[in-house]
Amino acid sequence: MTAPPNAQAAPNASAAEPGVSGVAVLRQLLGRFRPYRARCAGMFALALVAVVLSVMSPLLLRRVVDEALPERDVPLLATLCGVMLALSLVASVLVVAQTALANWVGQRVTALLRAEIHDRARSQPLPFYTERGQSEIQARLVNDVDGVDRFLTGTVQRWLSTVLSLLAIGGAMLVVEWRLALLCVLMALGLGLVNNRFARRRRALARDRQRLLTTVLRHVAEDLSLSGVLLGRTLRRTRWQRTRFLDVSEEIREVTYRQRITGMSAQVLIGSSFAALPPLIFLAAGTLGSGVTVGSVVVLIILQGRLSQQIQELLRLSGQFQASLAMFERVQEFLDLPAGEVEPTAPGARRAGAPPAVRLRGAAHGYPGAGRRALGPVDLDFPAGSTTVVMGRSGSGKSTLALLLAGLLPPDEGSVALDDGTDPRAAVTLIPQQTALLKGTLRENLLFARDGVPPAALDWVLAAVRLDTVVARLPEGLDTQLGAEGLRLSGGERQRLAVARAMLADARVLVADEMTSSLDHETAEQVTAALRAHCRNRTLVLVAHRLPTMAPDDRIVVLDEGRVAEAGTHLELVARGGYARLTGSPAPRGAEKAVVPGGGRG
Ligand SMILES: Nc1ncnc2c1ncn2[C@@H]1O[C@H](COP(=O)(O)OP(=O)(O)OP(=O)(O)O)[C@@H](O)[C@H]1O
Repeated sequence: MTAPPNAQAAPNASAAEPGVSGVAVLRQLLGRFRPYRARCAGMFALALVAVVLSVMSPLLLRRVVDEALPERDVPLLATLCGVMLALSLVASVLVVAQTALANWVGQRVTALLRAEIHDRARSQPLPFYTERGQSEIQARLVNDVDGVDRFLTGTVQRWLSTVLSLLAIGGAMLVVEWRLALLCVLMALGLGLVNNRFARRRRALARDRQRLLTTVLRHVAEDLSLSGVLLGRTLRRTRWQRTRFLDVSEEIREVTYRQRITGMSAQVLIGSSFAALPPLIFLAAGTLGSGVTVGSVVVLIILQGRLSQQIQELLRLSGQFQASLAMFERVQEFLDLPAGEVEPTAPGARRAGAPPAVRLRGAAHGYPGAGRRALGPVDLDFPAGSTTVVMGRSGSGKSTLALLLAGLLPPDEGSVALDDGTDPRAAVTLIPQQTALLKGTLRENLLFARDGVPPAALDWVLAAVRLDTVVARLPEGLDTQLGAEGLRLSGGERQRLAVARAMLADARVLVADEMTSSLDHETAEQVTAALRAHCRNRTLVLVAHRLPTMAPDDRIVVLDEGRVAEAGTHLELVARGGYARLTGSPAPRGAEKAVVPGGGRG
């Protein structure tokens, strides 16, 4: 089977030890329990009492076998049996209480962890999302946190009970017959060391498995989305999509198989070693001389059986523990990301007030790993209340400029500032090239713009972008569900929805990046005119490939390979001559009269 490039991610790539050690990861995890110290202590106490009670029964059994039964002492027998029953009942109640407490604490720690990862993932600079991709973030936030949750609420609790049980059983065995107990404990220690080797291997395999599951998520998101299905079918590459999915699926099968076999080998090795203990106990009891009663032998066999069970449980848990640790390492990697502020805290700054001018001084931006800078350095002025059309060939840096203007990308050097000192992120709304829509109704998508939109404003905006006729046709009007990513709407309708939503956001500066690329000429002109009317007292920047109908005062910036090739008002540029060659735009009447110096630096 041909392995497509994406499926060839080396299976051992992440088998290498990650940067953070297991102990450090565990310490960070345990640190999260600090606020719940008292409840954790309560959980520990409950577990301890439950374990002590559970080993008392076999000790009572020795008296049943050695005294009550041979001497036919019915009152003693009834008392011992009654106490044994009561002990097991109380131990069960304590286990339930302990589980409730563990989940109470564990769920709080997990919820906090989930919120922190969400905050970190949300506040990263834009290149983070290009590099990581949606599925990677999804896998960390959902699958890995879920793994940590299972660890916190299940594995830790069972591990605690098991370790305490081992200590209690060991103690009880020492009370019954110390020499035989020592034999069992030494054997348990040896087997623990063997298990450690298996556990390390299982942790590496668990890490590999998580990485592969993330890849599967990515493939599913790419290939089984509407755009992925269209891409695969139209280019007749569905078999390729299937192949790369199966390749990763095979890798998962292999890694899971190895993970389970490693775990099972350790369990079988230890299980069979313990099977050898009863004959050894009988032999020792027969050869150690006096002091070993039949009751002691029976109790030792029972305790040894329990010891074996607990050690095997510990083994199973150590496998889960290693898998959880691998997940926590992945979660920690996200928690270690620098925290950033994505939204200024003054929401009022977005609306009201005079339109600001936007100034770029020596502003430049290069994407990580790209050869040349996508933009700049450039000096540009967008005067208060002006309309500027940004043009240029594909790849000339228009979208990069739009992102800088909206404060969504920081300039690597130079500055992007509003003349009134407002943070661009508080005053600028961007209509990006790709329209993002929520799974919900048309109304919900529009009102996402801001809280408290008056119904009249909603109606005005819908009519302005010619969406009113679309709404009238929809079965449930504004309350029609748009489906995932709003795919029930046409591309042009989605674009108009994005424009309407940005208008409702009521920002003082609006930057529209090719907002009419999917619209016919007439509708595009109507939508642009509506946006201009809306922006009469705002600063507007239109990124466009086609020159819209221009007003004499409209400004134009022509970009070429990230530099400003031309800048000025429409009339100035037409008068200078070179601009018509770049845009194919005819000179409007009277152009030759207006010549004003432009403001660009290439
Ligand atoms: N996330 C990114 N990582 C690396 N390079 C990028 C990234 N985004 C854009 N670029 C590169 O930066 C340059 C400018 O891209 P930009 O999207 O700003 O151009 P544009 O003028 O808007 O193009 P178009 O008209 O095709 O939308 C291009 O060479 C592009 O390949």
